[in-house]
Amino acid sequence: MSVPAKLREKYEKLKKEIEEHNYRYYIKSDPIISDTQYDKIFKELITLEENFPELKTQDSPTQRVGGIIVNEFKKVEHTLPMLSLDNTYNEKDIIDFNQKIIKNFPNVKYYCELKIDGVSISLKYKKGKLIQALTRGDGIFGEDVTQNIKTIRSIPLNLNEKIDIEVRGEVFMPINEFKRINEEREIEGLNIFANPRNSAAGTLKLLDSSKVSKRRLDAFIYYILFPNNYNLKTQEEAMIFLKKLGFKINEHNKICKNENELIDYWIYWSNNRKNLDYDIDGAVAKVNEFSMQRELGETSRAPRWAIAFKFKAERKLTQIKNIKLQVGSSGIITPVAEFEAIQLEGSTVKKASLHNFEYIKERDIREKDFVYVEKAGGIIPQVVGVKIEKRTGEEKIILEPQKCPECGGKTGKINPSEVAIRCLNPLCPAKLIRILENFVSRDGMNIEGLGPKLIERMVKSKLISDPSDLYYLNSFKLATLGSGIGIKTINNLLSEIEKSKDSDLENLLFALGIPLVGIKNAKNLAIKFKSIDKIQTSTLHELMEVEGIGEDMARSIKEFFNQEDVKKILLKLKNANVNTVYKKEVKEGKLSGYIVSQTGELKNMNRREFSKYVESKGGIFSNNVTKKTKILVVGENPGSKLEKAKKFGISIMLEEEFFKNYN
Ligand SMILES: NC(=O)c1ccc[n+]([C@@H]2O[C@H](COP(=O)([O-])OP(=O)(O)OC[C@H]3O[C@@H](n4cnc5c(N)ncnc54)[C@H](O)[C@@H]3O)[C@@H](O)[C@H]2O)c1
Ligand SMILES: [Zn+2]
Repeated sequence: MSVPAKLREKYEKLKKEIEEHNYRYYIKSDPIISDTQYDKIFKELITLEENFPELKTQDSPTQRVGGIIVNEFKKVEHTLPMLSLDNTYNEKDIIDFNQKIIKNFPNVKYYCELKIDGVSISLKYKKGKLIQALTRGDGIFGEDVTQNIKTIRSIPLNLNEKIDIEVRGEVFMPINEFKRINEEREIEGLNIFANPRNSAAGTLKLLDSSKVSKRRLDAFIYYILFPNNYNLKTQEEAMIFLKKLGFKINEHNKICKNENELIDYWIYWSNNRKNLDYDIDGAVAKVNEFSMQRELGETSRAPRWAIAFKFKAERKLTQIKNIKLQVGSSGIITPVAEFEAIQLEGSTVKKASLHNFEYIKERDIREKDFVYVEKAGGIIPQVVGVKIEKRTGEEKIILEPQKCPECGGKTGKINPSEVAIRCLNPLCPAKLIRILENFVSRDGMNIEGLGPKLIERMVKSKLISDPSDLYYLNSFKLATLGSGIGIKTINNLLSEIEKSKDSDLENLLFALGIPLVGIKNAKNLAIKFKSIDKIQTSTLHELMEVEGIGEDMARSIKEFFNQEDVKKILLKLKNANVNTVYKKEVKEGKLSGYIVSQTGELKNMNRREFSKYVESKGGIFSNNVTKKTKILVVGENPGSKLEKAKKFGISIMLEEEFFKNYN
């Protein structure tokens, strides 16, 4: 039977479409459709080829692993091909997979793992030393990214035994780091990463390893080549072996004995993924016995002994009511889609950032369009596609604004590499309004009664041209604001402003809106330097000694205080008697200058109480274990912080011991 011309056409179109998405995904790390959508059209291609085998060509995306090699790195052939995984989104396929296997292996057990949403990597060790790290590339050849991989702290450079071994695993970006980098990129006017996987991939492909080391990548190992050489019979044994060698193995791996257990594992993690600090996009079931794996073999694309059960991202259709252009404190104009409220993975969602005008253009998102919304990485609402069929012709294309929507000033880019469009008017009131909103916020100077409306009026009537002007207001000036603002309001406001002069140093630091510095780091800065003057004159090195502050943030702080405008504002604040020193009495105690962290449950107190206790002894409590941590206190069921502390050589104490020493 010959294939109808129409189908052939459809087949070619699908192939081309998938190749285009592969390119965007693997080379640019910037996909324009969601994984679920991609998997759907990929499945369509597979089904077409199954029904019409004569269509299938050697160059079909179904015939190879998806990745593409980039030329910037040395190309190296893999010892064994690095394959992908077959995937499914439904229970029926899980059952089918199991049924096929138990036909030949009625006693099969599965080793179930989380499907970490990152980038796979192959690591070669000689005599226990890491000598090579390759990406998957096209599956046959990988890119040599050894230098970049060496910056990842959880990948051992030296194993606990001096053996030759090759392992594979997943490099990923923790969710917090993903958020941090995207915030930074927004500020810098760069394109944001769609999800943690793209940001991990984009990071690994940076040509400058020092840049890679500034982004905290992490890695789990889940595969060993030639397990026979080490007398390993099962995947489970292999993971125990790799852990002993010093590799980071995921703690949620589990043996499942039948399809019900497989489904339970899948459902459990579908509901609980939000509690992990890394993103997973499914679970993977692997036949546990290596002998069975060998008999089952693999196709050119994926092993037959494993399958990925992916999670369905919840997706809702809604209509964009309007696309609002928001002007941020650095002048960046961000299009934001406002739509009919929808419920998405447990919360109400009414808007989603469309990031920048290139983003809108590439995806052809228009005002009044019906769009699909998902949460990227399970957290950030994202418009993932347009339902074109629902277009009526009334939709409006949103173009890059030539004028600032707030002040009418000229717009443009401050450097050609950025995608962001900014309002270039230095006196744009919108920028000032954002800055002031932050200045008076709760974590900032906490000036009650100064809401967005009033701020806007003050800015537009030119009563205020920088935050310090707030402290030079008086009732005469405020009275010029005109109707609706009575004497009582004015007096209340002035007394609130007066009160705010006594705010703590950390709140002032936060209020100033130093890029990248949140309230927690503002507090750490305040404790360490004790005054604005000291912070202003500190070196990069001194700044980096502060808990939670890395090089990027340190640079951002230095740049901020070097600005003439900022110097002027600080002077005005001081002249108005605004407090600029750390007043909270620093308790001198046995823990003075120590950073203390905690893992597991303590018998005597909860985390909050413990943090108070540490502070009462002059110490600093931190949720995370870093190289700067002095003591880790261990309670019941300690978590991964313990391993970390051991690695950094931090002093580890049981609860009793700690309280005895630091009572
Ligand atoms: N949105 C897009 O435009 C677009 C384009 C191309 C590909 N994609 C996505 O990428 C997928 C294809 O990529 P892929 O070939 O890497 O397949 P995949 O991500 O679906 O599955 C295979 C990969 O899973 C990873 N993995 C994570 N944890 C693992 C574990 N415990 N054990 C084994 N492997 C584990 C490995 O890197 C492995 O290569 C598609 O299914 C699609 O979802 C999306
Ligand atoms: Zn403007």
